[in-house]
Amino acid sequence: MKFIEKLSAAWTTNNSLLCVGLDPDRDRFPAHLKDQPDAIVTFCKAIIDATADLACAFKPQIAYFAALGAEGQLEEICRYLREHYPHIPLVLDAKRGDIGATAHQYAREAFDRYGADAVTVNPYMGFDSVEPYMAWPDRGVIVLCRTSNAGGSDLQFLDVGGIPLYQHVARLVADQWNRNGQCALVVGATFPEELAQVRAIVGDMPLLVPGVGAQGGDVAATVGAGKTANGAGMMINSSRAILYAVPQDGEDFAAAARRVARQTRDDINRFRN
Ligand SMILES: O=C(O)c1cc(=O)[nH]c(=O)n1[C@@H]1O[C@H](COP(=O)(O)O)[C@@H](O)[C@H]1O
Repeated sequence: MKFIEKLSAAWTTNNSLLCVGLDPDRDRFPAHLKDQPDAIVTFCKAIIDATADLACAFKPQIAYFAALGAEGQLEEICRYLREHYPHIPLVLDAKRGDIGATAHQYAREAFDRYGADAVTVNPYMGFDSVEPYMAWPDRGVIVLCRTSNAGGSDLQFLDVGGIPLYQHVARLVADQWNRNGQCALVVGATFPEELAQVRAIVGDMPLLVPGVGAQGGDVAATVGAGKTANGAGMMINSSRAILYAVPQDGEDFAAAARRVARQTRDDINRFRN
């Protein structure tokens, strides 16, 4: 099944546009997990099991694993997702960008090693740096467009022939790069006006929208600006706000994550129709 079809099915099955980000930071783990050798796997599996019926996607961020030499644990988590939740898209957040030959190796890493359904990529080096990922036609290629951080404006707002660069990227991907219907774009929830501009340019193309939760993006504004005509079209990512939710009334960390994930999913759904 193609990435876009899998994502559409997950939107419907779980009635959710919420993408649960897996950014495991040992320093923020519960005390009883911190010293375990496989703490990252234990933590992420618990989060996955607690939120899988509330999510349209899971998005592990590779730096949180690679920084600790924990790629083996990322492999195990990806295998767990594929085996236990094969209907939920696995988005590897790697933001890769390099010349074609190297990009091909990054694509093998994302799609063959980790078995990801989609990967985030950086468009700065142009089409021949993105094209190698398209040799996997059933996988998604999610291109950075208008990122959620303030510094994204440094380059993404530069005027290129009367429009800002991020709009040029949106047009380029929609009109030229998306030959196989496998592309999506990253647009931050922290910039709803730009999100609306991108939606107007790209039609129903899926958008990965990080920035609600810890980064403070407004859910109502995000959904209003980014939804498609059928009230979907987005993977709205939240990572830290879910992963490190503060337990209430004797909850454990996974129950707290579930509570915040459900609240976020439901908040999003209030503005979809
Ligand atoms: O590609 C991404 O996922 C991404 C793009 C972007 O513009 N901003 C952004 O925050 N992200 C990622 O989305 C996640 C946001 O995490 P929280 O701020 O904790 O919800 C992190 O894994 C970021 O690396």
